Amino acid sequence: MTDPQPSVVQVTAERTYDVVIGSHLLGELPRLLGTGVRKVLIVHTEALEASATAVREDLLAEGYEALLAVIPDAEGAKSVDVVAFCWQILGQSDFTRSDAIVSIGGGATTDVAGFVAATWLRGITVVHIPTTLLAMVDAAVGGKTGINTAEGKNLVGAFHSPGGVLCDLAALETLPRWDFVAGLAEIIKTGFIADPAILDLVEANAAALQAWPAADEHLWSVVRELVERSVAVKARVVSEDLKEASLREILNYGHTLAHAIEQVERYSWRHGAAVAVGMVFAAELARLAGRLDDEVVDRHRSILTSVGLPVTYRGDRWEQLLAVMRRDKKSRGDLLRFVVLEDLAKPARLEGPDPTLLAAAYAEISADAPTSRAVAL
Ligand SMILES: NC(=O)c1ccc[n+]([C@@H]2O[C@H](COP(=O)([O-])OP(=O)(O)OC[C@H]3O[C@@H](n4cnc5c(N)ncnc54)[C@H](O)[C@@H]3O)[C@@H](O)[C@H]2O)c1
Ligand SMILES: O=C(O)C(=O)C[C@@H](O)[C@H](O)[C@H](O)COP(=O)(O)O
Ligand SMILES: [Zn+2]
Repeated sequence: MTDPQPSVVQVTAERTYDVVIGSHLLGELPRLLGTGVRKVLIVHTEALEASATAVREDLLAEGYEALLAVIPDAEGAKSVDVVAFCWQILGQSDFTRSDAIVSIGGGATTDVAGFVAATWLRGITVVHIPTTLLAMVDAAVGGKTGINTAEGKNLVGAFHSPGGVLCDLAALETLPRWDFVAGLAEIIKTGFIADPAILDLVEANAAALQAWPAADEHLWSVVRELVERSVAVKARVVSEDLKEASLREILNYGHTLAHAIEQVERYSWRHGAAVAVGMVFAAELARLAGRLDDEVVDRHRSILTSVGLPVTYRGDRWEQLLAVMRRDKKSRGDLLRFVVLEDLAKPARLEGPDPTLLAAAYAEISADAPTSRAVAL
């Protein structure tokens, strides 16, 4: 990958911060940390040890005190025990309100590190360095932080905007193919809810995207454009509605069923794979409610399949999924609420759908045999 000039997307939510997109961006970190920071806790998983060590050395050279906190991989990190572990390090190292956290990793790492930052001394600075496609385009941007409980996904969390986000595309060179493909699900989501040019770009490059890592410069430029477009949408939405009073719910397209699948599968599915199935379910729901044309529903299946994402789920799990979906954060009392589409880039809400409609939509995505969580592997 060549090293073109970084681009910057600004978010204004609680404060104004930069999402910097480019490669080899470590030099930007002190600026994003802001003035007055002396100590930095770098939160990462074992898989990102080399990057975390490089960041630590850079920070030490800049005169910071820098410590490492190694947390479990993937969803295993999003627990209260891991949060308590980080709080203990911060406490024992005398972190004050002028100190900061840096997260390096995928969305699970940025979610938990963001939550630690939101809660330590009621809120300290956090800068995210996302290293998966999904975290670059979604998780690290927008200030939604959270952990899981035994009862469900992301049930505990806080809105806490970062001081900045460094999307270093070079990190994607080592990202396994399946994790890259999982990230495409949130990009495709963004295409459906707000920016259909994203769908055209994915469709035109589907085979090469599915065959990650990138074989040529052209694909890098496609990936960069997909990241820039997705971040621009997320920045616009969260700048208008940080705390999800209304507009921000559109970013939850496909997530009502997706989170239930993740929980039922005990988090053995990647989030992006579950979101892919959840979007087809939401599209079927809208079609059966007479609000979405067949053509757009078909496009969900064709684009997701073209990059190797799943579009079905096992038919024998409906009752279990329905029970979990009732705890979705968009629910109000007994009322289930879904983000649906009325057309491309025309999101709407479907509130309290009839149980027979829900079951009929589920029948449209049901498979007899258990769906593979990783169609693209
Ligand atoms: N807060 C938000 O707005 C938001 C948005 C979307 C998703 N999320 C959350 O993000 C999480 C999913 O994020 P994810 O898909 O990044 O998964 P993840 O964080 O579990 O990372 C996936 C895997 O990739 C590995 N990895 C990360 N970077 C790598 C690299 N550069 N090279 C090699 N391996 C690498 C990790 O070790 C892990 O095994 C879910 O918990 C989801 O709920 C949050
Ligand atoms: O940023 C948001 O808002 C989103 O909903 C983005 C989602 O992709 C993300 O998975 C988010 O964590 C889901 O939030 P939740 O409130 O449904 O837990
Ligand atoms: Zn998501």
